[in-house]
Amino acid sequence: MIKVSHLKKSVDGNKKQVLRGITTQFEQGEIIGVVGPSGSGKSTLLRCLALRESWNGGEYSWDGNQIIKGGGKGSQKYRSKCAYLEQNPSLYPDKTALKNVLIGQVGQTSFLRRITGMVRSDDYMGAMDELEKFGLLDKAHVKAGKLSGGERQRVAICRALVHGAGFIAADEPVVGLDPQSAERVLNTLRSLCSEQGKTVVAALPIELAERYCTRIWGLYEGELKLDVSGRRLTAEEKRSIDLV
Ligand SMILES: Nc1ncnc2c1ncn2[C@@H]1O[C@H](COP(=O)(O)OP(=O)(O)OP(=O)(O)O)[C@@H](O)[C@H]1O
Repeated sequence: MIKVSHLKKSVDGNKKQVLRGITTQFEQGEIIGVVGPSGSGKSTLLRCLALRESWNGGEYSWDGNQIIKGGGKGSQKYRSKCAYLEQNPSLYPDKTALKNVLIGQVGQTSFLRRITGMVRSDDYMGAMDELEKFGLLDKAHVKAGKLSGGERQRVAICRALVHGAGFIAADEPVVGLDPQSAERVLNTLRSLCSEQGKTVVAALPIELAERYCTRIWGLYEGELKLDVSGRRLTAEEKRSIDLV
């Protein structure tokens, strides 16, 4: 179980409080959609949960192991278990899909590995297996700069998994994708949760959160106002977070 208590995050030299004491808990295997108006703190929440930003206050624990106490960013050991997927995944455009998967993501894999590109042969096999599972085997040797948006997003997911991510925070992962590619990416994320026990928290438009997620969090002005499982939001709930 992942527990978040009183997560606080300020920016701009502590002048602006973006997250105002978020408390929640969730289980392995859940896929949670985060919805809320622009500026409500969705991206900041995802970056904090993925240990990509330092917390100004609060506690974070995974299966009873304390990762953050009173603020901070957690250790590299836990950072490597979290992946942060951006709208436009930052892949190396001149390196192949395979190489991108092997080298890993900034924040998740070591600096040395990224600059040297050092890999073991079992890493290579693991990466090829993972690319195959995502229907990307024929793209393994194509440069990332030549892939479509949906393929790039799936390479980024693959990269996260190869480097041991159990928890994936995805920030609007299907923005700009055509409906089929978006569906493929979201089905991929959903099956990672239901079949492999991974945990996903994704900022999504409300209709996609309702369709693909098992649970929805509604954020409003840095507070978790809604937490709904297994159903759509009512019109009243949508109004309460300014999403009508
Ligand atoms: N580094 C920063 N410096 C100053 N303000 C910031 C910083 N990061 C976030 N903010 C502000 O914090 C608020 C929340 O930002 P965040 O990007 O988390 O919101 P969001 O809900 O993801 O918005 P959107 O849906 O538009 O992407 C916004 O008002 C934003 O301008």
